[in-house]
Amino acid sequence: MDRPVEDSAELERLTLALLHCRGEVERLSERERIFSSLLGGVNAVLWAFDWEAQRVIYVSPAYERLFGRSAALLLADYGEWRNCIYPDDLDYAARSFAEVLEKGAIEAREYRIIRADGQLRWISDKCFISQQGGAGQPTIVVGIAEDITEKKQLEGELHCLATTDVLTQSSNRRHFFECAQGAFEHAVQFGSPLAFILLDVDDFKRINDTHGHQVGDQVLQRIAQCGTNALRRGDLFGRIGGEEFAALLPGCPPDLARQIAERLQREVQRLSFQAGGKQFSVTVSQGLANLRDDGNLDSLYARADAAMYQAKRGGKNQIILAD
Ligand SMILES: Nc1nc2c(ncn2[C@@H]2O[C@H](COP(=O)(O)OP(=O)(O)OP(=O)(O)O)[C@@H](O)[C@H]2O)c(=O)[nH]1
Repeated sequence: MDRPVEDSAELERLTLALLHCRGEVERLSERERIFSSLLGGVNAVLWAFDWEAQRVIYVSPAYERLFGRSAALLLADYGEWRNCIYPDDLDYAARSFAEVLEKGAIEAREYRIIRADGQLRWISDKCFISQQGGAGQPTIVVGIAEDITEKKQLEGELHCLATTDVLTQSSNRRHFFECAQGAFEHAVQFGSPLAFILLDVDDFKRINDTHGHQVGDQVLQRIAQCGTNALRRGDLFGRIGGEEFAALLPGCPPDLARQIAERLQREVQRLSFQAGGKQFSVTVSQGLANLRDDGNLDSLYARADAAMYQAKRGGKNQIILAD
């Protein structure tokens, strides 16, 4: 007898549940739309990675813009991400990514990628563990990758401005002595050879007075070029005063240091300049000091300086080996 009453109560309950579900679906769809439009507008790639499966499980729309590659391909194969990393940075990128497992978060991680169109871009890719694995749960790492190419370029330009002599493009005095200090400490610690060359242009005032300051500047530029040509990779060349240059040769035994100084001397002698219809050449005086029992860099520098002045007093255009 009671059956129709029970049926209608059940129907009412089901109808309410259905209405509730429909409301939930609409609410979630609305939220999905908001998230999608937010993620679409953000100029950073948000991503999620299943560590055990080694699979990218989510990547935001910015991926296709920043990396210039297909998100579908990346979701199908994590190798896509690795393939786009600049080969020199691949080891670092893989190592720093694996560190997230023990550290929980990697805040500073920067590497280069090659976009599908061949462009090289710098990426900052921070990541952290959002879900620890274990008990049947996968380890999920999430991250945010941003294009920092412009910032890197700016940093590079600032570094260049801070360390380079504007006229000659060689190291400036401050940068030269900063690097020289590091090389000195390394040589003392490991008992390795180190040579210091001080080079001063001969009669430079006369060159300026005769041919003008601009020609004098050209002379300095060409001499700096000789320095770069004569030295080995890893040697340091800098302009440490108006017409004074210095070279530091780490790991260079005395005989080789002498040969390099002679090469530099010849390169400068070979230079030829034209001014006011006349041709002229220049010479330099060099002081060469090899690391001995110098207690500090100043001592090595002072010995090279004394040798250079001896070269000047002895008639210029020569190399004097420090005592
Ligand atoms: N063109 C040019 N000249 C510079 C620059 N910096 C310094 N000088 C000039 O370099 C000259 C150095 O002259 P001195 O110190 O008398 O030396 P010097 O004439 O080379 O004589 P010695 O060292 O004895 O051979 C000065 O006239 C400075 O004005 C520069 O950046 N450009």
